[in-house]
Amino acid sequence: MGNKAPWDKFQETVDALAPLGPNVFATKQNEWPRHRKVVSPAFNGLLYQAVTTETIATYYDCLATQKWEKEREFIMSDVPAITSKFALYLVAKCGFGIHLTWNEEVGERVDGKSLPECFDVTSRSVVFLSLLPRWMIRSPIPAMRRLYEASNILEKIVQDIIDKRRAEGLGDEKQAKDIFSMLLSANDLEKGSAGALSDRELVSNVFFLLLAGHETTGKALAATLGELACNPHHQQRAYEEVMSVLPDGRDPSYTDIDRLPFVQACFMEGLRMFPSVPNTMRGPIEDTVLQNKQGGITPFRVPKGTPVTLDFFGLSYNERVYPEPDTYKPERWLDPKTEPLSTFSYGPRVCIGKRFAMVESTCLLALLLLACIMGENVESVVGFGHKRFALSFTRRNATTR
Ligand code: HEM
Repeated sequence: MGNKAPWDKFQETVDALAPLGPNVFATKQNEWPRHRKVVSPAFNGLLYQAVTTETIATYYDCLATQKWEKEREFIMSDVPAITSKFALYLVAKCGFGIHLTWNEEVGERVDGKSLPECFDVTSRSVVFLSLLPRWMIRSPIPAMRRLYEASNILEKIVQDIIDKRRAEGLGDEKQAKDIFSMLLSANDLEKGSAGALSDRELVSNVFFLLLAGHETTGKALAATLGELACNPHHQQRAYEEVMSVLPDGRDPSYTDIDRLPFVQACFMEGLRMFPSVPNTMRGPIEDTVLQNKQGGITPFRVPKGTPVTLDFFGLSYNERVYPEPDTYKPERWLDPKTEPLSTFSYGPRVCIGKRFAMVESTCLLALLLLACIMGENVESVVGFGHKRFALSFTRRNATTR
């Protein structure tokens, strides 16, 4: 875009993602800086170290619970369901400091419901919570009832955490490892000023982080695993990179993550081909003119307030931006001339969880590549979104290492 006119979100989009009121995503330009200022400090090195540790812990918990740890071969029959649950657990742990066990049967229950169920039901239906009238959500229709109960339990849990942390004193923010604690500490520094967020706004931000960090990462991880299974030569290259960084087969540490550029590239290419967020919308706040950066195309006038869709899907498959867009080519991300990845969006409102997602995904891919060879399953179709597909995993042994 060739001009500097500010662009803003539309009230309708903002309202659809704010069942509990404004948050860092669901705010227009005038309100947004207050939220971003309080949320930003939480996304720091301490958090990313915790993301690495918790990814490893969740990986082993998942393998043990699914009884995959000792199998020479196993089939993951619904890859998107597993990666979605994985991403949910990571946000619950690193976002809220809530520890969930992969085996939901033995985990904590509130009013008969497991916490993962409450997280899952609420995050999938947040738009209904925002747009439907309260009486309809309270109605006895089973799906509505489930949503009403799950969201109430979550809201209560989040408020309890706020109260408990306040009662204990907020503690040393350098020790805090989950987003929520860091967010509370950052907000405390704003106390008494117009920048401080109310409890309601804090809860709304935490709800949104849960939503934003869950399905997005889960979908992109599933797509990446599917593509690696279908492209054994890329899988082998990624495996060799992991072995060069972790020759003794130890678990990765946070400092290893940036030593795995090809594994990162595998994830970015999965995300390019299967964008978790297909598009977003903005409108210019004054009459503006769009022109090609190189100036080749006739400038295009956009009157103030016109809805303009940023089509991440279209951009990802535009061969002028990414040559051979239908081919899975992770190596394109190692070339500094490649246009930046658009699917985390751009500019000041770029995804704040980008590094969170990259660290989690790179760490999980490294663990899987070290342990197994991934293969297509007979009925495997790499699908977008929630489409179910299966993959086979064969443990590496002395000859395949
Ligand atoms: C592969 C994973 C992810 C993708 C593809 C993704 C994509 C995006 C996109 C496209 C936006 C901009 C949306 C818009 O402005 O309309 C966004 C914003 C945002 N994302 Fe992510 N996201 C991912 C993971 C995460 C994670 C893990 C978190 C938090 C733990 C997160 C938190 C946020 C927040 C808070 C915003 C709003 C930022 C602002 O407006 O200031 N995202 N994300």
